[in-house]
Amino acid sequence: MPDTLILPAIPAVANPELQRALQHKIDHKTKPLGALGRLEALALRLGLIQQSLSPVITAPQIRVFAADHGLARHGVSAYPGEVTAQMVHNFLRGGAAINVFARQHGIALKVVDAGVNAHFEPHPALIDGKIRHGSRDALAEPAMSTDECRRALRFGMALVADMPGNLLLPGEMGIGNTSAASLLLARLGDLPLAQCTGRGTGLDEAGLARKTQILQRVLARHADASAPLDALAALGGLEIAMMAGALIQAASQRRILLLDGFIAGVALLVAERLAPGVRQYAVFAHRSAEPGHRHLLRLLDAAPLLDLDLRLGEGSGAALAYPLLQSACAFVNEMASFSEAGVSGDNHAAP
Ligand SMILES: Cc1cc2ncn([C@H]3O[C@H](COP(=O)(O)O)[C@@H](O)[C@H]3O)c2cc1C
Ligand SMILES: O=C(O)c1cccnc1
Repeated sequence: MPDTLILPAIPAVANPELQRALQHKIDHKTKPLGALGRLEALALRLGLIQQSLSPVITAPQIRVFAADHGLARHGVSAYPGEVTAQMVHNFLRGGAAINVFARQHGIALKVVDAGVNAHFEPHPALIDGKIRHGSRDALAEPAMSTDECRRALRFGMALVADMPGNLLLPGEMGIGNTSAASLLLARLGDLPLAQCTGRGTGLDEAGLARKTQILQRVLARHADASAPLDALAALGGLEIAMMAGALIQAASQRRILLLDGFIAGVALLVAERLAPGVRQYAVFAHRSAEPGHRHLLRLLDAAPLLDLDLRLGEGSGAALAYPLLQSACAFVNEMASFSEAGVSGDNHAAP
């Protein structure tokens, strides 16, 4: 019997009646109409995701998905593959950028070993989801078998199913994963590879040219991998597959997805292609300096909150944008309306 992947249903977000009521609530707050700008659109989206006039964030959760990439042996990154495992140790010791921002904002953080080339001792902040030691070399063969790919997706779903809180901030660590993300964007977005490929951790001009050449060969090698699951398996990223599973499950439970940069965005593209509707649950934290990200954002019709030239990953951009989500909820729930405060001028809003 073929092993089919069963995906949860994604509930609709659109609700014209609630949208009107939320807009009415926002418009009658004591401020000039529309004066909180895009924070108002953010509040509206959070309300629609939660199907509530009073959106709230509870127990936000960062999950950093880590895995190695067979492609890394071809020098597609400015850093060696060993850095993936070394950074996992760094996360567990609390010394990485994402640890710092998570502590700053009181966001829980766990690291998920989706397929790092190393063995880790048990640790309270480490979730063992290792599918295999690193993806295969996609230049030679599919990065994952379809079975491994489905297992990664399923593990990502199971991981989120009983997770506390209503906000997921997915992050990733995997030397070589901008390559996997570029390949997936080119294939699933039907975009020229050169537009989707960038310097990642900091390749120079010659390094970028070599990376683009190698990725072109990988795409040609897997020319027939066009269905989302086939493309994901062939072009890879165990951590991207697991993250896509996590996003699908989280959306099925009406959780808010706060997305970091290029890699997390590509995981969302994969998730949306596998389970249409997931994108409706996404808030885009920032515009990454990785050039493919702007094409991805256009494809997803997404306007990111911040534009800070970040190109880190780990979920760092999502953690930085988190206070804006708190503020969006706070103004909807706590600001006085014109009538409550006895301020005149409410006639500017629609009745
Ligand atoms: C020390 C260090 C910490 C990182 N944290 C995230 N990344 C980021 O860089 C990697 C992707 O870039 P590329 O495709 O060029 O390898 C991923 O691990 C990503 O999370 C890091 C990279 C390094 C070197
Ligand atoms: O935007 C990202 O997610 C990104 C960019 C460069 C390197 N790692 C991650």
